[in-house]
Amino acid sequence: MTDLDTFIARLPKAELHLHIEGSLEPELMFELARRNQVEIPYASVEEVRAAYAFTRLQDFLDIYYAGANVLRTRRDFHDMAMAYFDRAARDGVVHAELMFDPQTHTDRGIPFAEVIEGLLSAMEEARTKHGMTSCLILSFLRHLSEEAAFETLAAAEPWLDRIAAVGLDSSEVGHPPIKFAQVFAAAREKGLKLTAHAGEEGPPEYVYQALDLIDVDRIDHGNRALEDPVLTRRLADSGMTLTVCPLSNLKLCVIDDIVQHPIDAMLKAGLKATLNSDDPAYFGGYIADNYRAVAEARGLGREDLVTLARNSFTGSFLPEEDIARHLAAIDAFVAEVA
Ligand SMILES: Nc1ncnc2[nH]cnc12
Ligand SMILES: [Zn+2]
Repeated sequence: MTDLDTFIARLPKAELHLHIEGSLEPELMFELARRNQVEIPYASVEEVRAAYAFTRLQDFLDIYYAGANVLRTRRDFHDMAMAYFDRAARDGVVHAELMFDPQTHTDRGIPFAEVIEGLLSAMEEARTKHGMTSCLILSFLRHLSEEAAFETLAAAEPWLDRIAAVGLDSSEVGHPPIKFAQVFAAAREKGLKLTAHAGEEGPPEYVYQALDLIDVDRIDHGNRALEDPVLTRRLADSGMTLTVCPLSNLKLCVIDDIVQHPIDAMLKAGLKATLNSDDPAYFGGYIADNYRAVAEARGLGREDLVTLARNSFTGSFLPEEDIARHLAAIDAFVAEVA
């Protein structure tokens, strides 16, 4: 381990943009396929990994939804989430906000209860095993209808006190935030926080819609907001958190090379950027790999990394007193290594 690796692993951080289905590693995919007697179109773990060559978001989504087909029981969801928590704990994650896609499972006949109860039991275990807190973000699939999103929100009703927020993911282009304005308003009425993927592949206009028509609390990705200086200024002035995912951006060809990643431009523009792994099993790295990738490629100093970690707490859905406690832990860590 280099000094930088140790610094990053020990820096307390929150992960705010993580699709739990995107943490399903090929080894576990095979194990669950065997356990559930589900056919998968790959002969080996190596063959699965070789299939993870994407040129755009949709290439990835097709494989990601196919991979999720091995998830059948609450035990499967528990095991997948626990594998993520164990891995994230090694990267210094002390709080994780997990997105999950109920429609990917309920549309295959898996009851909502199986999905969420498996995740909740792993969250409980992560708290006792690692002292890691976590919360859930129910994400609507934007390639489906708003009516289907309303049905999903209704299915979540018995667990609403254990869901922090709703999100919007899947194929962005052609499915702008306005399509979901009413279901987001209904979620807000129920006391949920709101976040949406915007400006990953979609244009700055989709980021405006997420702000103006949905009134989001966070923007997931937001890269393409940088194309619009007025929007960039607005995001910076309002302190809007962006959950940025560098290795995802590279794998999905949002950027051609990691040396082109705009994370330092975002910080210079005053944007409240955070670093996250998105779908770590598919994009070649967990959160510490994302910190290291941009630190090396963009020459970020330790102060920048600390700023990004601080942003991960101030941009989280945690209560103020917990945020203050985590910021104090960062201060203590910085003082110790100074
Ligand atoms: N990066 C991403 N963009 C949109 N939808 C997703 N679902 C899982 N990962 C996603
Ligand atoms: Zn995402």
